[in-house]
Amino acid sequence: MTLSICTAQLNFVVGDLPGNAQKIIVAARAAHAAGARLLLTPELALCGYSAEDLLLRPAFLAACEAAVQTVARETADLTGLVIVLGHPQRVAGARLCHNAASVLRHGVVECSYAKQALPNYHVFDEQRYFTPGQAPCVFEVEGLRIGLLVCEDAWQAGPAQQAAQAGAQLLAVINASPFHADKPAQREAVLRQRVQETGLPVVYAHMVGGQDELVFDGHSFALGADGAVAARAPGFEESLMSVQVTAQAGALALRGDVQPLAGAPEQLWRALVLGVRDYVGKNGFPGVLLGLSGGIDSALVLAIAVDALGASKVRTVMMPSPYTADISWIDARDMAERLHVAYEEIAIAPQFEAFKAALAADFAGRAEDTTEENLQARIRGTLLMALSNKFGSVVLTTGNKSEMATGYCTLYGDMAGGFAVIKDLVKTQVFALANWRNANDPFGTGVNPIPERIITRPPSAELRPDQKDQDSLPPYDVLDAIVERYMENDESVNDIVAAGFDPADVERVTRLIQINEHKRRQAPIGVRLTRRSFGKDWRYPITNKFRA
Ligand SMILES: Nc1ncnc2c1ncn2[C@@H]1O[C@H](COP(=O)(O)OP(=O)(O)OC[C@H]2O[C@@H]([n+]3cccc(C(=O)O)c3)[C@H](O)[C@@H]2O)[C@@H](O)[C@H]1O
Ligand SMILES: Nc1ncnc2c1ncn2[C@@H]1O[C@H](COP(=O)(O)OP(=O)(O)OP(=O)(O)O)[C@@H](O)[C@H]1O
Ligand SMILES: NC(=O)CC[C@H](N)C(=O)O
Repeated sequence: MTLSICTAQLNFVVGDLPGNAQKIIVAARAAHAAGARLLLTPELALCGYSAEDLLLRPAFLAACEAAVQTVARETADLTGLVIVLGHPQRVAGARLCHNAASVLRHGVVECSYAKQALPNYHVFDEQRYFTPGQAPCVFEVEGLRIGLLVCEDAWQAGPAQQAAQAGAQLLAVINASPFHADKPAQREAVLRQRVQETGLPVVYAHMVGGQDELVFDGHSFALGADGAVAARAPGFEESLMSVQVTAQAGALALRGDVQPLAGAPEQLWRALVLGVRDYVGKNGFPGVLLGLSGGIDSALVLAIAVDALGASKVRTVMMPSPYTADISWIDARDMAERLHVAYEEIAIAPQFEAFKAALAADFAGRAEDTTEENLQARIRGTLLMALSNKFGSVVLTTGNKSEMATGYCTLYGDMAGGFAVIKDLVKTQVFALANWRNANDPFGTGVNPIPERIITRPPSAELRPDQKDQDSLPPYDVLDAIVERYMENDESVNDIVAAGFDPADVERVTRLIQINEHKRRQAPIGVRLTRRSFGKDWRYPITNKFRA
């Protein structure tokens, strides 16, 4: 006996029930034509992940149920094909629904499994939306007994063992497992534990695509009963992965194409590109625009944007002030030429002088300080937002995680915009990725998009004469290490000092992180790349007297 299983690694749009249903129907037809007998869609494929508070709206749940019937009806003619469909399912008499996986055969819902383990940590809020199931679900395809699990179920031992005890011979897991660095390898390691505990092979179906701050990276896979990878789909793109399951001498053998996992920088790059492409595309923007300063942050964001959208959808604006160095102009122009993007210059000195004149009486007798620096950043923000309003393109902001952590950014200035592309990359990673991208060309837009001097010159906000970031902040390698320890690993000030950092640096950086929560609440969202980003997985009070 050989059974062909297909995983529908597809890019769904949250809330687009007709579009998602159609995608699943098209995939089912393709899988059937290729001989598959089981099609696994990802977790909540029908409504997208995560639909958040849409899941609390009765009209949304009713529309999801109607879409389940559409998929069933439109695939009823695919004789011999069983479809596992991820969708929210209303529960009679309850306020919350199930996170369900339904088995569709011959146009009807044969049975449904309700996810038992509802994650409520990091970016997940599933206990706000779902009521858990209690029972396993095992169904047969061509004589093979398949046990269903939904994502977090497989991160614990219980549900897989329950399915095994209910007679499953193979575990089918449907997932929405957001990307962060090293997550693809981590998933395979977690699922390998389930294989070792139960002795059952696994087919893991995952989604792909960007949804607000989350990126789903694909990389669907299958593990044999020995725990070895038997099939792996590519990352960051749609793919119908096929797994052949053969019964041999009482055991099941799994076979398929095994795509390699890319290295860490390439995964980050592809996540950033997919995050930008889907945010822009799914929200219907004609393109993007950004302020190009001749510095490293805007350079990296520009390179990501061009890989994501193509040069024709990217517009750059250099807005020099009296403090802008000549090399900033030269490098900004050079980069725009290398990438063939629209480039223009709008000087901000006249507006700066006009603002200062308007405030002159109020400010009489006071020295210039960050007030005047922020005015320049706000003039740039105003110009970019005016261009956005007139032409419809969304403004990409360029702040990195080190800056978002320490508040080294101006409210309504360089923070003004719609999508903060690199907000989860610390500055040292910004440099590392810039070097990586100069040496690699994953999307065929050319190597060396970033002029070398942009990478090698000391970072400066250029908001006053001879300003350097390191005048106000500790060196970036120190700053980033403290940010990662405090923010991503929950280490205390004492822990970090005990690890060998200068107490004054630790005190300063952690204090900046604490007092700048108000800025982060007003910042645009951006792609999540780490185990903890300044987004859904960082929920701190603004008004807060606790310090440690
Ligand atoms: N708890 C709270 N809740 C609500 N609002 C609060 C607040 N605390 C302060 N504020 C408000 O925030 C204001 C201060 O914030 P803001 O106006 O942004 O200004 P501020 O943080 O004082 O200055 C901006 C800093 O970012 C640096 N910067 C700017 C631009 C680009 C770059 C770069 O290199 O990328 C660096 C600049 O050198 C300066 O150190 C206060 O005047 C107050 O109105
Ligand atoms: N002269 C400029 N022309 C256009 N945009 C600018 C200019 N200066 C700053 N910006 C915008 O404001 C953002 C913050 O700039 P700033 O130079 O203050 O800090 P940065 O974090 O070092 O960024 P970068 O490395 O891109 O310069 C820039 O990334 C850019 O988008
Ligand atoms: N949707 C889920 O249940 C995801 C939870 C899981 N631990 C993951 O990130 O892969």
